[in-house]
Amino acid sequence: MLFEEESIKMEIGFLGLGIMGKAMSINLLRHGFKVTVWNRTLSKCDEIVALGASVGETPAAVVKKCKYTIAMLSDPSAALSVVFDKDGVLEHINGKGYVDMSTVDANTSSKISEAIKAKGGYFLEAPVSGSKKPAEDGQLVILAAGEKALYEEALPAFDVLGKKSFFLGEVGNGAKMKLVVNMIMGSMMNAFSEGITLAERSGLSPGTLLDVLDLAAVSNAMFKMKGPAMLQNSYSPAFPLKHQQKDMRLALALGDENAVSMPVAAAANEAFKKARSLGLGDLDFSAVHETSKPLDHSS
Ligand SMILES: NC(=O)C1=CN([C@@H]2O[C@H](COP(=O)(O)OP(=O)(O)OC[C@H]3O[C@@H](n4cnc5c(N)ncnc54)[C@H](OP(=O)(O)O)[C@@H]3O)[C@@H](O)[C@H]2O)C=CC1
Ligand SMILES: O=CC(=O)O
Repeated sequence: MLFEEESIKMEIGFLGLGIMGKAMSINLLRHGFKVTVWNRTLSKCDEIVALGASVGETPAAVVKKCKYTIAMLSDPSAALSVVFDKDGVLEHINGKGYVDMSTVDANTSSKISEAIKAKGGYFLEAPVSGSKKPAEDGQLVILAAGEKALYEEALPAFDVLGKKSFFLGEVGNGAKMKLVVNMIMGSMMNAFSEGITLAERSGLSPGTLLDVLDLAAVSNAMFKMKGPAMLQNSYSPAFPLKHQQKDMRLALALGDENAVSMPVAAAANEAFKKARSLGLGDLDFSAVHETSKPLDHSS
């Protein structure tokens, strides 16, 4: 067994302490896991070390120390770099488990899986649905695929990180499921933004619109959570817009591969690209709302 029965004895490596990785690693520590962290900007480890984590100088050092390492990195290029570069995951992966929870495309995940297996390691992709708050509260939805035995052994950690885990079969299926979900989410966010602007410009109260939506068939947690801040033009990042645009791009590529026509997602992607060009990429993805507003020519 790669993992031991008692979480208190499990030594987990964690690579990537951004918005999600920070919340997830803190959650694991709170639940009695021993955690060794690494982040490209090493100073970001300090806060987690103050809570009881150890630090590894490189991804390789973390994997060498831990039977089981989780990664939560920004995009395909980051996920590949941490595995394949010098001092990367591959150097000590023989006999170890690697769980990549970043949102990437199936091709990236497969490349990582093949390299890890070739070195005698075990691989699971496990992207998550749910943002900063669900990560803090251990309420993520985990979309795992790959090595089934590793999935089963990782369940004590997944039980802490999420409210539900799915095992979806072969590597790539977790990535694809995550991209489909985020393609829908990004398209919905654009429809929501346009609706708020349309209500405002046509003389309706946007606050009343939120109340009506909340009671209507289209009611959902995202509108409820993001709507009030959007009315205040407040976009403190929970899910950075640049990552949502990456997910739209990867979902559209999946559509290309499968000859699926996706005009709604393509239009949503254009709006996220526009928002990035306006310098909004590091704000929450709800900042795409700014692109639906008419230009102000008064000054
Ligand atoms: N935020 C959210 O609501 C959700 C995000 N996700 C997905 O989770 C992943 C992480 O998201 P989030 O935490 O929000 O992102 P952040 O931008 O907050 O963090 C990104 C992390 O990736 C690291 N990183 C970036 N490039 C590299 C590189 N080349 N080499 C090594 N490390 C790198 C960053 O390190 P450094 O600190 O040095 O920059 C940082 O630790 C993404 O794939 C995202 O799509 C999934 C569900 C929800
Ligand atoms: O990937 C983002 C999310 O909220 O899920």
